Amino acid sequence: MMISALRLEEKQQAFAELTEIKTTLAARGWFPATSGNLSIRVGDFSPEQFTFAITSSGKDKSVNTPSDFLLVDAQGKPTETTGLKPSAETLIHCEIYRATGCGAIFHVHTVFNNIVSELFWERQSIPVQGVELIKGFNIWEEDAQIEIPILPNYAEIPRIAVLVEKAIVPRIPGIMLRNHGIYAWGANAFEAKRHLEAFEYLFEYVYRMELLKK
Ligand SMILES: CSC[C@@H](O)[C@@H](O)C(=O)COP(=O)(O)O
Ligand SMILES: [Zn+2]
Repeated sequence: MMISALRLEEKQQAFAELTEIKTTLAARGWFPATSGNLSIRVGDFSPEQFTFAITSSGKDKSVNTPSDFLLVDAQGKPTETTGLKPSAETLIHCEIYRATGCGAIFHVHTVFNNIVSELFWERQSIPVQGVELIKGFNIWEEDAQIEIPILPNYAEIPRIAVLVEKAIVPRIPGIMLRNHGIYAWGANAFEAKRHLEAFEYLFEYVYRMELLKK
């Protein structure tokens, strides 16, 4: 979809939602040292053509400024000449949107998510069983068992992006990059935030449980 076809209100709505979630997550300390990025899709979707609003690269995400977000296309290229640089990890967002058709993607680096990704790297997934917060993913069966996929963390983002589609598993709205951070998504910002919070709760749970086993 061309930017001209996007309603200005949709863009403003996406930027406003991103500001709100950025402020909330920054207050939790989930964007240390400018890390993390957030995006929300705007307008129509087909796997070949879509547009999304994403955080500018390298910003202090605990501060709100007029240059915090920009619109990019399905190739991750800016759709307007604002001079702003999209997140260095925009291609990962592109691949998640393409593969899932979701409406929002939130990425954070935390000590808990980094440590559990390292602990379970050889297994290439983080197992969690029987924890109530699994219901945060809309998985309701008793004693549910899930595996959260882990991908390698290459320096070149395109090398990671090509692995994304195959790594995504049914029912799990997220992928972890090893010693880097979690990407969580949802149909909209509300759902993506719920999923992100469920992941982070479960990572802390797994971390603490592993310590108790020692
Ligand atoms: C400063 S460490 C974090 C970055 O390397 C990156 O992983 C990240 O999440 C933020 O990059 P950004 O380009 O601001 O979206
Ligand atoms: Zn990152």
